Amino acid sequence: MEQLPGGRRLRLASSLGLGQRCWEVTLDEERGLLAWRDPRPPRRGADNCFVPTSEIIAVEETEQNKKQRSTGKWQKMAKPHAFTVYYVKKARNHRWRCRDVTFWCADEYLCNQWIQALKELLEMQKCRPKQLLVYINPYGGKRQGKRIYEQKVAPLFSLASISADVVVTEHANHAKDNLFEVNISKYDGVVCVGGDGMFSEVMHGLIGRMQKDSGIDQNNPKAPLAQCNIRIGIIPAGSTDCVCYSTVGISDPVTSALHIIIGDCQPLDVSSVHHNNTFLKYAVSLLGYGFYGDVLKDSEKKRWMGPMRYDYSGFKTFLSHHYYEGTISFQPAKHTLGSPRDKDSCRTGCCVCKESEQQLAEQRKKCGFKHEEDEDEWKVIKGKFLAINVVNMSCACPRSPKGLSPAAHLADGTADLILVRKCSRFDFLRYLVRHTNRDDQFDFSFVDVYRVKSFQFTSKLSEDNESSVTDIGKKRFGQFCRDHPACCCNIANSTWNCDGETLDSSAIEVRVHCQLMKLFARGIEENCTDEAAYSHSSIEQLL
Ligand SMILES: Nc1ncnc2c1ncn2[C@@H]1O[C@H](COP(=O)(O)OP(=O)(O)OP(=O)(O)O)[C@@H](O)[C@H]1O
Repeated sequence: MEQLPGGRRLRLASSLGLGQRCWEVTLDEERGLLAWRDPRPPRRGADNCFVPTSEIIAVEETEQNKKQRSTGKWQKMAKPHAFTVYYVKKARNHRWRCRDVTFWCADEYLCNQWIQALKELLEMQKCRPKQLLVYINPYGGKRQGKRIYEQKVAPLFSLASISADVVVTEHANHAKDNLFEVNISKYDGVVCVGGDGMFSEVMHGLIGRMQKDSGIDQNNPKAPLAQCNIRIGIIPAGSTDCVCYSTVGISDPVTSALHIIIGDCQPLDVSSVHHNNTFLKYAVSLLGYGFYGDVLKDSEKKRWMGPMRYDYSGFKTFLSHHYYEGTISFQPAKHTLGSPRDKDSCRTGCCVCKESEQQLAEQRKKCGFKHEEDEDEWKVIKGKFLAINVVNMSCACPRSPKGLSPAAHLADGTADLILVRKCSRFDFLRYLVRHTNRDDQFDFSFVDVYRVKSFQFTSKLSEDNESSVTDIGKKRFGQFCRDHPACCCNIANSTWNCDGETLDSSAIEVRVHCQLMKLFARGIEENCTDEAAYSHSSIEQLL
């Protein structure tokens, strides 16, 4: 072990071969960095590089014969010894790739010393999973789930010495039911290969299992839920991969696999949805009534169209221009520092999420969970709405990279309630278009947005007494109007779109549970030019 001028410990420093030249290679344990530098006087564009040890995927001894055959570079050396380091290379737009670099030297002992030191450092990363349970939906998205896992993900898991028990689902709810039966303590994480629907299924299985094991009744809307500490990894392979996109910054199976391998952890808020003391569902992305509910309901009938069905149903629903009457009650979130109109978004290591979670924990310590629920004020809004959206995260996707609520936080114990009141078709179109450009989608007189911690909705129809004769008339009328897309009068009820699944009830009660679960992700990183960050001038300070 070498000592650096500042008293810093350097685990190893050697001159090793890389390609056809000798490089100064150092392993700085304290800073957690592996660096390699060309010792010749610095030239512009010289390839000086470093990799955080937390982003090293694996280290392997390299067979010299194999390399000799393929490159012929080592022919001059009688008996070279070599090792290969596989690491995360960050490319543009949050895309990660696995890259490798092979160092060689004549001294076998030195080579082994390097391999051992690097392996010891990897062993010390306790957050990395060793045993995973993987569920693959073979029918999600373009039906590529199995191929994506086998060709892109499994080889990386095996490189990182992760063993996986793989279940290819045979029917809907297979993964969810299975999660209630398996010996979950045996696994360091659960991975789902599919879209948002598949993620939702796995999440329901895990959260449900956790509540069952802790003796918590999910039907009680006020019960504090048991946190789910086993992380979920999402390998995107669906038609909609919004949860993956909003928590990683890209829908890319290799990037997601690498986040799983290095053991990233992103806490996530979850909303519970109840009706009349009956548990309906959990939601992590969108709860949408009106426009997004109607799009989903219509698209369900057109599954045969594949991912195209959302475009078709979206257009059709836009033309129908239905609005819905109802009453919304909500408790504003007072514990959080953020607001939905903030210019800053939730990013890796978000301090708004951290501080909000601490505030909530302190409040609960002081006053107790029940007090907080009962005492906080409720605001009530009645009106006619084209869309009511409650989002726990930005809901970004490739088509709308900033999402439905760009400043929503992943783990601050709140949801953003977006109310789009009755307006003209043209105004609604302007609102929708703003999701795809830089303009503020909340800057309209007919749009209101609130940051809330709980929320209730009752449609006018149920308020007016579900059993009355007039209701039956309205229901019929509603059906009539649904069949006439050009008619923009209000129909009886819309349907709630809960993370891409329909809910049976329009009257719902929603509560946000702060950081109820965890993902193998790190939130969206600030978009720096990562390649630059990993090379050139900054290396000078490190060596
Ligand atoms: N083997 C299976 N057969 C049929 N359905 C399944 C199977 N496995 C999972 N499912 C269900 O398929 C639904 C959709 O899956 P997934 O999200 O992976 O695909 P998707 O194409 O993105 O669908 P969506 O856009 O509706 O979310 C999920 O709700 C899941 O419960």
